[in-house]
Amino acid sequence: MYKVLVTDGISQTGLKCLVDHANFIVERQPTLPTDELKRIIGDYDALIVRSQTKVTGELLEAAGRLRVIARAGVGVDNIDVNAATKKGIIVINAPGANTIAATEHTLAMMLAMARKIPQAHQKTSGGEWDRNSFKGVELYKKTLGVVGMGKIGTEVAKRAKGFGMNILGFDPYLTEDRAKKLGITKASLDLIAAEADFITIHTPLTNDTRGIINDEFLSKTKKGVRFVNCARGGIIDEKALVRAIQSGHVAGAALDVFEKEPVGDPELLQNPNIIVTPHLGASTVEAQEKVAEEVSAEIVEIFENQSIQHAVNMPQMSGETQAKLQPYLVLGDQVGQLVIQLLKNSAPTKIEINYYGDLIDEDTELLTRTMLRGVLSYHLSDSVNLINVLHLLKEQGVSYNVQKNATNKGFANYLELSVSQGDETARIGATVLNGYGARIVKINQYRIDVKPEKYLLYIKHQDVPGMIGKVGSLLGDYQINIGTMQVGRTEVGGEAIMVLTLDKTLGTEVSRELVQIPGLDEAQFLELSNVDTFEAGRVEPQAVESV
Ligand SMILES: NC(=O)C1=CN([C@@H]2O[C@H](COP(=O)(O)OP(=O)(O)OC[C@H]3O[C@@H](n4cnc5c(N)ncnc54)[C@H](O)[C@@H]3O)[C@@H](O)[C@H]2O)C=CC1
Ligand SMILES: O=C(O)CCC(=O)C(=O)O
Repeated sequence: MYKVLVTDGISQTGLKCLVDHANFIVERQPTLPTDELKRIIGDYDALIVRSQTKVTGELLEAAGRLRVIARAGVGVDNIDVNAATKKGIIVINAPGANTIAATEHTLAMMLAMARKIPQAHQKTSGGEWDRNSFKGVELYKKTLGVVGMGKIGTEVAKRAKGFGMNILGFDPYLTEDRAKKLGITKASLDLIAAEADFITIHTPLTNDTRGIINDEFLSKTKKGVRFVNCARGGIIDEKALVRAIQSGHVAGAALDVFEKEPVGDPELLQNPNIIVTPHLGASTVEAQEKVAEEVSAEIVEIFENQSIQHAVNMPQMSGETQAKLQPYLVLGDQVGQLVIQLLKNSAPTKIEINYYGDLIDEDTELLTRTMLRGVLSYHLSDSVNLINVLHLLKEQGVSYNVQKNATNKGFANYLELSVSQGDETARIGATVLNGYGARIVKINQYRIDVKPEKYLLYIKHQDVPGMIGKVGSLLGDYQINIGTMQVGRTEVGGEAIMVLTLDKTLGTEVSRELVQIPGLDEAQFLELSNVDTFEAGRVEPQAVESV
């Protein structure tokens, strides 16, 4: 059973798939202070939060069995993602599930600010009938600068066009082509400052975006400009904004998010030209159900099927690419496990990965991590995963290098993994043969052709007659059945290798006896821990003609 802790008032309806699932126990708590959360977090496998709960590095120190942190929303700035990554904890979010809610809130805020609706409401509901103090401005024919043309920025731009606004969009990923299709102008920040009547922010809060709207930017804006921030506090420097409003240069601001939440700064809260909401951008029934549904479904997928869709601390790839890479992921993990055993289990100091053929056109980040995890898991077992593997390599002082090569080494696709410690290097080359599945095709300098199996025996010997028979009969004496046997050599009569797949494990006694055979220099039993787990992902023979 997996235990899931839910804090921050997540929609109960959206949690249905977890609550109804026989393998999950869901426990709800209100937003807890870090100390209290720290006391209980050790009991849980997954944690679901909105933006109030602060998932700090200190909290994660106490989270012994936590595997997933789910943000029921987009921004993960309340989660120490680095600390989670180091601990191998997957951080997922629900991108897109609250896009419409945040978009509509942005437009509501822009209109409310332009027509002074909150101020007018306050006075009217207080019994005054004041028709002179609240003359607003129209959006029609005004220029809107959208900083951050991602999901929300794009939806805001589309709707603002409906109001007859001219849109200037700024985003490093906005192409001329996409801007043209949206009917907007791709702009620089400076152009937005110079021309916009309204500016709305839709970037995440990052080191790059923190304080992007500061004194310097504000000094370049048009007199009378109005700001909307429904993204994150801190992107607009609040003190600079207040100064610009007090000086009369900026006409108003509509803020849903603040540098510190809950906000208490009277300069923001009591300014007649600033309207505020308490981080309500995603607070619609629909969005809250959807974010909770998405993260709940993904938690089930992660625990039940090891499938991750929206991790923010792992490479993302489409389902199609993942399906295409699946046989290589299986193989890569096996190659990683085998190569470290060939290095006689010494800890590596250097790892080289080379991709050839069709693989060079693929996004191989996940495959690289899979191989690296295979290598490190030999010594670090379950504490290494695809999330923390790069961090652990760095921590262990292991350098790694990945290269994509234009040649194809005689195979449609080919990968090679070398691990070294000092002068010792172990190398495995492998491929996935269309219609035949995965094959180890190179061990160190020797060419072979071995289908990876759970139990393997690697033998180094002199290339002399009778060697295969002697090995076979010794294994037979111990009732060890041989599945396949492959030999490889670089010259006749020189050094050679033999790789056997076995039906069961090999005792130390057999290994000892094997090396007593004259001309047999080394016998090493190799084991793949995950062949059964990964069996389903194998490419099985389809048709000989398709090779
Ligand atoms: N107020 C609320 O309740 C909500 C707030 N948000 C906030 O809105 C933000 C945007 O959400 P989405 O549109 O869903 O994310 P998104 O990831 O689709 O879009 C973010 C865009 O910002 C751009 N960007 C990053 N750095 C930039 C920079 N320095 N200058 C210009 N553009 C930059 C990115 O290229 C990307 O296109 C989230 O990060 C979150 O912080 C999201 C949902 C609800
Ligand atoms: O959970 C919430 O209400 C906040 C939503 C938000 O800010 C986000 O998704 O980034």
